[in-house]
Amino acid sequence: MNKYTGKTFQFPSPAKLNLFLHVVGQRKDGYHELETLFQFLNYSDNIEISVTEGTEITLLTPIEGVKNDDNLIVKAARLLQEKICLINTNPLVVMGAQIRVNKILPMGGGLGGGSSNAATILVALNLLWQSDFSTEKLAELGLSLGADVPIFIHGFSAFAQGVGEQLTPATPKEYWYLVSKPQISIATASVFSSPDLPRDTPQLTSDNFNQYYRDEYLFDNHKYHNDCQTMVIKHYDEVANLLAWLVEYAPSRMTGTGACVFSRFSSEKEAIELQKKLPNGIYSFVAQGQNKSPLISVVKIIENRQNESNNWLN
Ligand SMILES: C[C@](O)(CO)[C@H](O)COP(=O)(O)OP(=O)(O)OC[C@H]1O[C@@H](n2ccc(N)nc2=O)[C@H](O)[C@@H]1O
Ligand SMILES: Nc1ncnc2c1ncn2[C@@H]1O[C@H](COP(=O)(O)OP(=O)(O)OP(=O)(O)O)[C@@H](O)[C@H]1O
Repeated sequence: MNKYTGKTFQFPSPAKLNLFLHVVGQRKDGYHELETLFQFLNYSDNIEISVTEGTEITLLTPIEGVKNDDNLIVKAARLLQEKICLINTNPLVVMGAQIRVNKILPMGGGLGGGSSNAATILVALNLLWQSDFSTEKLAELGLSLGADVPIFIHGFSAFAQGVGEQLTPATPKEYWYLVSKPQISIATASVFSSPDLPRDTPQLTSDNFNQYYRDEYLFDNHKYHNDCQTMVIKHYDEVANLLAWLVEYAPSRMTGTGACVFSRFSSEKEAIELQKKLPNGIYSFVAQGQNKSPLISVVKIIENRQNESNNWLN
């Protein structure tokens, strides 16, 4: 009997920022080699999962414009099922789920919402279906769904290399951010396929990063920048204009392939003050950087609660 069957649980699926994003080369398969500094935000989608018997995966809250079969939530759940079947032939194994997602992260924003949803599903269902795969194995599965999935599975801020899967833990200061976005969304593939994307930023290496990174140097564009921003501001006036406006008030940069940009502050109050001044039609929220993903703490709490109630029954 699976101890979670018939129960419902809530899991956060946080946003990430790329505090900087350097494109340092391109692999033979077309994927770009990056060096980036990831930090989470305390701003998350919420995913509710009810564990059911059998193997049915039901997503009760479809996302507009995304077929359920293409939704990274469903794809991640099916991928985990496939891997469980390879090691377990017991037909009574519990691998069903009814899933609801409350999405607050904008799509095509560079906040990694889809990848984060996939990671939350892999981590949560690995617990609830008791499949017991290691974090490394889950990250390897996640990478086949998207380059940003592994960071959300590991759940610590990191300097990342490769396509974003080689992680060196990092602890950038947990500043407050105003995240803002013009009313456009930008497809990641279109940025990476553009001839205007710089692809030759010299490599920092992790030793170098560890030794020399300082939060106060982050917005010194000679040291750290976002190469995708160079391409995006050339092609999207909306992002160029928003950034030009923001930098008059606070250090600001694009995250991922856009279209969100973040502006850094020491306090929540200062971030909210600038939010009030934003030009009309700009989507925005204020959140704090977090070096630990809230997903990992929620998983630990559920695990501990369940162990305590088992001990009490025994
Ligand atoms: C821009 C970042 O968000 C930075 O963290 C990520 O590198 C993007 O990660 P992601 O959204 O999970 O991207 P994926 O779904 O893996 O890739 C989308 C498309 O972007 C291109 N792509 C992506 C990542 C990468 N390092 N090089 C690429 O060239 C590929 O054409 C790919 O088909
Ligand atoms: N659960 C999901 N949530 C969001 N997008 C999804 C999901 N499943 C599939 N997608 C598809 O993935 C695309 C990218 O969405 P996502 O929110 O990850 O963009 P992003 O924030 O720009 O990501 P990144 O920072 O990784 O480039 C969406 O436009 C959508 O078509």
